[in-house]
Amino acid sequence: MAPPDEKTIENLLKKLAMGEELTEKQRKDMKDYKFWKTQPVSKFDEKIDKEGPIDSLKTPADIPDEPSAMLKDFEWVTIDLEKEDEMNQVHQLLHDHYVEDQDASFRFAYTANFFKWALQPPGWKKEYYVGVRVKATGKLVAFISGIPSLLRVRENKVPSVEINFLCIHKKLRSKRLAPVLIREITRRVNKNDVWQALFTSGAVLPTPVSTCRYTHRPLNWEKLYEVGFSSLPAGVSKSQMLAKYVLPSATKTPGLRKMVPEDADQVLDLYEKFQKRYDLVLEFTKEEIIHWLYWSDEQNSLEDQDKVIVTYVVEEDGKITDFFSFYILPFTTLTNSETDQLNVAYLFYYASKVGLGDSDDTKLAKRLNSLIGDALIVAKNMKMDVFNALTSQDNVLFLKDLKFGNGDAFLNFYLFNYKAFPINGGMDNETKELDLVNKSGVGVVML
Ligand SMILES: CCCCCCCCCCCCCC(=O)SCCNC(=O)CCNC(=O)[C@H](O)C(C)(C)COP(=O)(O)OP(=O)(O)OC[C@H]1O[C@@H](n2cnc3c(N)ncnc32)[C@H](O)[C@@H]1OP(=O)(O)O
Repeated sequence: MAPPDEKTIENLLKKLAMGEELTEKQRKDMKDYKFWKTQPVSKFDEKIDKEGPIDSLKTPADIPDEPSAMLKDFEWVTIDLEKEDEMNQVHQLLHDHYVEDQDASFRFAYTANFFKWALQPPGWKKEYYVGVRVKATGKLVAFISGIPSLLRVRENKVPSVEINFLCIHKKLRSKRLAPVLIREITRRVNKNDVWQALFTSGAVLPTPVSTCRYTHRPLNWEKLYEVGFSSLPAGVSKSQMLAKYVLPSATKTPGLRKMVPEDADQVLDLYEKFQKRYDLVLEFTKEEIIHWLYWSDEQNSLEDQDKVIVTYVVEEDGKITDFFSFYILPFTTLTNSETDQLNVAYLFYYASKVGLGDSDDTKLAKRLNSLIGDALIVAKNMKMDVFNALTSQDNVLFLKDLKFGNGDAFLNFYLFNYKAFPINGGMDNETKELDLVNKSGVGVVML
């Protein structure tokens, strides 16, 4: 069986990453952003004198009680994710329409479990799962979601929502439905007296507060090569490539073990201290830390490939000194008649006491190299094929040494109704290479 065209897969991966190559062409003139120019977001090249809300004059009483009119033949719906059939409808919509390759042969292998984890953290609100249905058939054709979060932008705490999973059925594209969905979720959030939001997108909109680059670390190079994700550089043999990416079978950090819920207080304390290194951060409660890093006993007892979130801590004399985590979101490739699953791990949060206080980056770089090196080994032993990471957090300190290769995709971070000075994304905005000097101020990891 011939491997699929490599270009197709490269393009697919960009879409899977929800990132796009950042070119000047993608950036329209401000006047051509017919929707976004009406929204409280910073203009491109706007001189920012002070960080803070853009529009702060409203109260929930100023906000309409009802949604705006929906297109004829369609209706608004609030999705009840507690109901299995409604969860399945969201699952189906995203499965079929979130990634747009022509023949639909490559897809994120989202699971209901992944959505439960991603969309139902402590404090989730039913009204933040907004859908559009065809009146006659009840078919779900559009979705957008929000989860409440407490954001910190530099020294300011900002009650916010994280917006994600905006998706419109392919047949309803380019009909200006996205702005209608965005306005509706804004209305619902505003009704709860929340006025700011964080979101990411590959699309270039006014105006990214930061842009990070995707990087990929092959774990199972042979499989990536077989499905066409990785190519063989000229003059290099397969065995040389295999040797390049070989990993030890056992982790090396003494005291490394799986996180258990009882670790939550110490992990939260370490997370909070470590995230002080960054400017764009999510503040978590203990319940949220358990949700995001451990989630539930059930998911921890699933087969490795069915797990959603994996967290390891390092314990020394009863004290947790470090932790790392990654989430798992596989995708399926339908090549001719065969179905392949690529198991993809995404670096999530980590922290080390080495990074606290006035420790210099040399020590931290060394520690993160062995810690995230162990994360690669854990992931490989769980049969992950590739490990993805952005240039956010302190990742530039270890990406090169651990053989992550630069991807072609970029991810833009946006704040809604909040002006902020730019935040480093761990890459040089001109050359797009890793920025080891300024590193990244982005602590938050968006799914
Ligand atoms: C206080 C609370 C606030 C809460 C809200 C905060 C804001 C949240 C914002 C949402 C965060 C989402 C985070 C994620 O989930 S990012 C993931 C987005 N989803 C996908 O990429 C899945 C596949 N694509 C689709 O389903 C559609 O192509 C989407 C739905 C993306 C656009 O549908 P369609 O292609 O049929 O377009 P249209 O004719 O309806 O509308 C065209 C207008 O929409 C603007 N557009 C296009 N893509 C995006 C995008 N990703 N974010 C924001 N705006 C976007 C575009 O510039 C244009 O406006 P303007 O250029 O004329 O101005």
